[in-house]
Amino acid sequence: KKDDKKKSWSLSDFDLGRPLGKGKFGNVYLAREKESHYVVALKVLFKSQILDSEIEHQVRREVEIQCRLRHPNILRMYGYFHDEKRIYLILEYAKHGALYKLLKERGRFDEKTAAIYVRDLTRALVYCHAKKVIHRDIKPENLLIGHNWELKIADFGWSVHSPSSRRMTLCGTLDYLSPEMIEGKPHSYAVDIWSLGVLCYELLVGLPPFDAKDSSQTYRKIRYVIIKYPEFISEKAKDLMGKLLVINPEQRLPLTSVLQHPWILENAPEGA
Ligand SMILES: O=C(O)Cn1ncc2ncnc(NCCc3cnc(NC(=O)Nc4cccc(Cl)c4)s3)c21
Repeated sequence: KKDDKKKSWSLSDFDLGRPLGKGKFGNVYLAREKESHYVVALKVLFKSQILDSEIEHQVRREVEIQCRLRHPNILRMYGYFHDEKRIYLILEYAKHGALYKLLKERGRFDEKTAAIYVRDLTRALVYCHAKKVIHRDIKPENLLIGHNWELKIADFGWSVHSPSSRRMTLCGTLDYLSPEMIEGKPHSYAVDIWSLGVLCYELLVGLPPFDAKDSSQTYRKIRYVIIKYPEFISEKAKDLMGKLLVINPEQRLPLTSVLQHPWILENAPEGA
């Protein structure tokens, strides 16, 4: 509703429910807006932990980016507010939680399920890139599953406008970093195409392609694209991943071509 925009929210507008997840900067709670009974997820960030300008600036950029994005496969941010100690992000509630939890429960997904998630993620990234937004942090922890089991990209805390050479100050897992990001080179939209390839592999195998004992091994595997495909992976799936996990960013398969790839057409037919 239009008036949502003008209204400034406060914690007293919500009944707080159970914690949904625990994050580095704060926790996420189920919450219900008192008047409309609308259910949301409320991410609480502690100012004490994010006061250094770098992160506060990131939260501001995330809010401005997120409020411009409207897509079925992108988790909505309805707004935000703060009190003296915390910043609150008012988010769309994703009923089935984070994809990494489903992946851990199931071990790995069959090709049809994986292809549907890859297709949905690709559609969301086509939309983001058209809006000149690079997500830069695609990984199962940041992908949530809605009540119709649809995938939703979340946490634009690391997204930037392209092109950017912002370094990854607080990087989590290295597994999803592209070669150009690892080398601190200027990077573009193509980093999201690389991480789409990494995600596709992890959904099908249950482990990321460059998984290794320590980070130096992971670095080496990423830089020389050292990948082993288990024998249960179909030729078509291998063909798609081989076209995404390419060192040279310009040679990676464009996202629009991913949607036309035989593996997607065969396993994630339109509308499924
Ligand atoms: O994730 C779970 O497992 C819990 N869970 N389960 C269901 C569910 N439904 C909705 N949201 C959830 N979680 C919040 C997802 C986020 C979206 N946007 C974010 N943005 C952010 O964290 N920004 C941010 C933080 C710290 C610093 C900086 Cl710079 C930026 S987090 C849900």
